[in-house]
Amino acid sequence: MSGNTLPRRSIAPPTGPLPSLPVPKQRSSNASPASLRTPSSGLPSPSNRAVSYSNSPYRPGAAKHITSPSVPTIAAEHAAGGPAPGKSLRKVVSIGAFPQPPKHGLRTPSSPLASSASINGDSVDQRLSTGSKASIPSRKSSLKKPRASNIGGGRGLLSKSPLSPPSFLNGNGSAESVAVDTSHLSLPSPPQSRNSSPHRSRSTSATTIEEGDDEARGRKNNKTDGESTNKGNVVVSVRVRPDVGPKDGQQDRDWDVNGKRHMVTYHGRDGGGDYIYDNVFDTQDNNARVYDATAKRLVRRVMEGYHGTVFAYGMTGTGKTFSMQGTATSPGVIPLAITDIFSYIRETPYREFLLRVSYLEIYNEKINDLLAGPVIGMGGQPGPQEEIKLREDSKRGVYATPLKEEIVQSPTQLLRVISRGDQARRVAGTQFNSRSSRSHAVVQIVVESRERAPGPSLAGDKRSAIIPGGVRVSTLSLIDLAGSEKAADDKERRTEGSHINKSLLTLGAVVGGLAGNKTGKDGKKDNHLPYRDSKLTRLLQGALSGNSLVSILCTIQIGASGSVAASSNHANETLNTLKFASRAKNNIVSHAKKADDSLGAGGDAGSRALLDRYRLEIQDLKRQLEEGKKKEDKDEEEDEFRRDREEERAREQQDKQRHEEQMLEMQLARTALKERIEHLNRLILSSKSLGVNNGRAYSSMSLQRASTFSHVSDFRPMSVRSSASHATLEVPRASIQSFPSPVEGSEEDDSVGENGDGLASQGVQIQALQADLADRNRYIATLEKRLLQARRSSHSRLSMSINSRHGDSEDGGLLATIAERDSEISTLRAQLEDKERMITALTAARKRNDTAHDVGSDGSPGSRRTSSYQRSEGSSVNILHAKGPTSPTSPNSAPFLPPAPTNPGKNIEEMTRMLDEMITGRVDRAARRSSLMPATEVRRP
Ligand SMILES: Nc1ncnc2c1ncn2[C@@H]1O[C@H](COP(=O)(O)OP(=O)(O)OP(=O)(O)O)[C@@H](O)[C@H]1O
Repeated sequence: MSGNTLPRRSIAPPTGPLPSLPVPKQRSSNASPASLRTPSSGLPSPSNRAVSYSNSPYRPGAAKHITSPSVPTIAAEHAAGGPAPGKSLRKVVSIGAFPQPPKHGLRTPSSPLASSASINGDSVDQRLSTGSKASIPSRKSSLKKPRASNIGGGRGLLSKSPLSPPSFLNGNGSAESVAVDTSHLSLPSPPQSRNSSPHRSRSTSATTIEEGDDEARGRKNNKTDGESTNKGNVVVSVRVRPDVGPKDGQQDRDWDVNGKRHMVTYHGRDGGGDYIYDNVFDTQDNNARVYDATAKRLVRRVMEGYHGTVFAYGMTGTGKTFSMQGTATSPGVIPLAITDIFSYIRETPYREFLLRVSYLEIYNEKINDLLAGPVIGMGGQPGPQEEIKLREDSKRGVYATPLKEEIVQSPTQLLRVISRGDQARRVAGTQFNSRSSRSHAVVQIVVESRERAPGPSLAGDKRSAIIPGGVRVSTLSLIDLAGSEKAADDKERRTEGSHINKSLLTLGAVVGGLAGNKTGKDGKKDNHLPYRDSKLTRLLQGALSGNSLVSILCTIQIGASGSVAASSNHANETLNTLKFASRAKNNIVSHAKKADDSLGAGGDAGSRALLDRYRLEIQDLKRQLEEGKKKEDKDEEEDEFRRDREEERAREQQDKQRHEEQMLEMQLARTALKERIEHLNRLILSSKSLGVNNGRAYSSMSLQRASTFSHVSDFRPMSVRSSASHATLEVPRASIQSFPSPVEGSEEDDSVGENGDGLASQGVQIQALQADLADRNRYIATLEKRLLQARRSSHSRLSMSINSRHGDSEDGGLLATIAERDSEISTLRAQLEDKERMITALTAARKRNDTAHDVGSDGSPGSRRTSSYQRSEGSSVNILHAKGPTSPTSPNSAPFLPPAPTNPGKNIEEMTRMLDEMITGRVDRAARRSSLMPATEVRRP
């Protein structure tokens, strides 16, 4: 019935608390709890397998995924707190059966048991059991006299010494007691404490095994030392499930189970005989005892660096899952192994550990990742999981990939992860088991460890105290196989059953073939074992071929009622299981070696230990950090250098600009001064000329004055001259521009030439005035230019100073420069004024000179001058008429002359003043314009 399949993949993890122990499959047992035979034996009722989530704080996703780089490793120090005083529980653990690890500094022997095999295990066991034997209650023994068995394995064992089967669990090897402190475990103790096992000789928990039975189990008498050694690495146990139905007398008569002698005897016709194993657990043995005898030491060895595999094999419904997972009240191999793993970590403070766990199932020959969670496909629908394949490499052996691995740091976390996988595992109700496992389930715990430095580093950082040594990697595989079963009615169950049976057959074939593999016909090993015929055997290849310690727990049910065993051929099925167990015990030869501490340098990234990968990653990150820091420093240095250079360049630029401005200013100042000097030179020459002319004939003086008329002061001779001819005195009053142009005055030039009296013609005077004006204009333009430059430079410097870092000092410098320029301008103005005063003084001197001449002379020169003036005025009269007001004089008496001045000296002064004012006013205006007008609006006059 397909509806019975319970792929729990889609079930969301419970949000409530999880039980303290892993959850077994919930099964509605077909047996009534009331029908349990020995309620006081500690065996849980089937109903006890119901999962209780009530007390476990389950938080989905609490476990970290392997890809997380920052997962701290597990170490004893990491356990929260220490053991509370007085609360620690001492457990006596005998680990002598497994190969002993070498002490520090010693090499691992080639065979883990080679050294321990030489130790008299019996004496050790006796010593250990001295105290406990007394407390061992006598077990009900159903041992009958052994008889020859027709089963290969069983016969072989029986033919030798049935009382001394070898076992790595309690055989040779030094025993060792360790104190296990569980008080600070985050995993709560199972409600049914292993200490409380009522029927076995355990001094504390079920950790002290049946030392009294060791003699009977030794197999060394049968085998050579070497074989014995290797055989000790393989433990095969048989567990008998209690009947749930009424007692079947016939069955009871056919089978005898002697746990003490590790023997199952079948009295039937086919296959009858004694079957002896390393352990035989009768119906009264609980899970704790089963774990202690089958897996405890193996788990410890795994923690020490060996690979270990524990698997349960048997018919459907015989108790494989019950043994592996257990119940909340009776935890099975998996939760007890987890407890011991963390106990070991706490006991080993000198090493640090990292645990990662994966959980897969092989369902219908397909591998599913039980931890991957539901895959969301198109449209939010659950999609198919990525196909998981089996690969093999020399380092890791056969492994499934891609498989999610979760790093776990506490027992609770690990149990939660496994519980999550259990939820996803396929179970279904079958004819024989209401919650039958339809797949083989494999829990794999990878243990990585490496040695710590003796103490914390100086910095107090424990992590930095890690010796950069090798990492030891070992794997513990805990496998709950699906049970072999007969053809079911339902098609889906049939399909599942056929895959299960096929894989189990292959397993049987491989295990059977191992015998031939040991000793080939030609002395060579036959390597053609059908490992690849099923995913299960392929996955178990490493363990079966001897690379790991192996513990096989075969479950049987001999009581017929109420179960599959009730079927007619249940005896055959049970015998098949026993035969498989015997073959496994005889054929599997383990030469497991303790993993070396690999330095992790070799191999690809995937095959490296995670601790190594983390270490490399940390180193890489550290290197990157340092490189980044160096680069940052370098960049900073370069930036600083670039900034410095830019600042320097900017400073240079500023200096250059300032220098250019200064040069320009100096050039301007030079030009202005040069022009001024030229101008003054001209003035001086005029004065000199005036002086020279003073010594000459009076008639030529005017000419000389006129010829040197280049300045407004030179206009005075004309004024003097005009004093005789008043008509001409009004000429300059109109405007300086109203002087006739040289062209217009050409007549005057001619008249001067004609007169030949040495006086400057008006045209020459006008030219001289114009030249003087041009000089002044140039000078003004120069001043304006200078002012403009000063303003520009101050403006640019001001803007630069805003952007500059040293703005304050630059501002001060700029202001100082402006003030300097202003004072320079003031100085120039003062100089100009000086010069003006000089000119005025010269003009005044000349005026006095002229006046003196005018007063001291007779009328001839004056009349001559007047007539001449009148003549010359003939041409200028028109001009005056054209530009000035018409004179009201009579036409007879000098009709072109202006009215005679009442005070000719006053006229001269006025004219001089007017000219001075005009020039000064122009200079001032120009100065004002240049200071007020925007630079772009300054126009040259
Ligand atoms: N030793 C035992 N004591 C008490 N009950 C047991 C014991 N072994 C098995 N049972 C019960 O028998 C039933 C079947 O057991 P379980 O599911 O473990 O069998 P199985 O071998 O795993 O079967 P399958 O192969 O079909 O998964 C369960 O209800 C379980 O509780």
